[in-house]
Amino acid sequence: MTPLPKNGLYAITPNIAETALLLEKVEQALQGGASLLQYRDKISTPDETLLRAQAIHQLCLNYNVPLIINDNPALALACQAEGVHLGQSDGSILEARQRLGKDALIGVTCHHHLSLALQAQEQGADYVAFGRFFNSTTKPGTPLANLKTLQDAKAALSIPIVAIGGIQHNNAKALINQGADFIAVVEQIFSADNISESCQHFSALF
Ligand SMILES: Cc1ncc(COP(=O)(O)OP(=O)(O)O)c(N)n1
Ligand SMILES: Cc1nc(C(=O)O)sc1CCOP(=O)(O)O
Ligand SMILES: [Mg+2]
Repeated sequence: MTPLPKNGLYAITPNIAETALLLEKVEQALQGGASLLQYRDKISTPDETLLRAQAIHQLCLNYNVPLIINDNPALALACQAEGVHLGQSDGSILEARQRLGKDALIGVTCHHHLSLALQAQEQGADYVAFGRFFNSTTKPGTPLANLKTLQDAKAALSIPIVAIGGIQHNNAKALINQGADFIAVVEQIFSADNISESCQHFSALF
């Protein structure tokens, strides 16, 4: 099991129909220094998703980067990923922990609610995610978080904090300064002409 790094860039995959292209882009993100990778895929069939998750996990192993599977503890188990990310409607931490074991990394979406984060920490989450901080084309319309959310979270929590939603090179530093241990990014990484370079810019902020 690859352990959770202390901080850094958390790259999250976009919906990409072609598997070879997805894998190519993931490898470029890993080459660029992403320190955590989430496989998030809202378009593929279960069979495709398993094959993709296995291939992405092999790439992550090559770069010593933990793989987190979005939404689906069963898939995380099947591809031997390091962990799973759970939204508020994606099942309980307890159930995921029972399925994946004590060493698995479990992350939880908390929107802008410190109370949800405290509860997640109490229930054994390994990180909590707050967002969205800015407009996001990947997932528009989710509740807005702000810098105060991060400040309050930093003071109250002992587990790592992830910031997500519309994060770009020019707005990420403020989130890190206010307490984000990881910045989670889809669009500005995976739509970049040069994915590795985009990741390097983010990673240099830590
Ligand atoms: C790191 C991180 N933070 C938040 C989310 C969003 O999770 P969720 O609310 O379950 O929404 P979907 O991603 O499933 O659409 C995330 N995936 N990763
Ligand atoms: C998957 C996801 N969850 C969010 C939340 O607010 O919980 S925002 C988001 C999308 C992040 O992608 P981008 O970097 O392209 O904005
Ligand atoms: Mg989800």
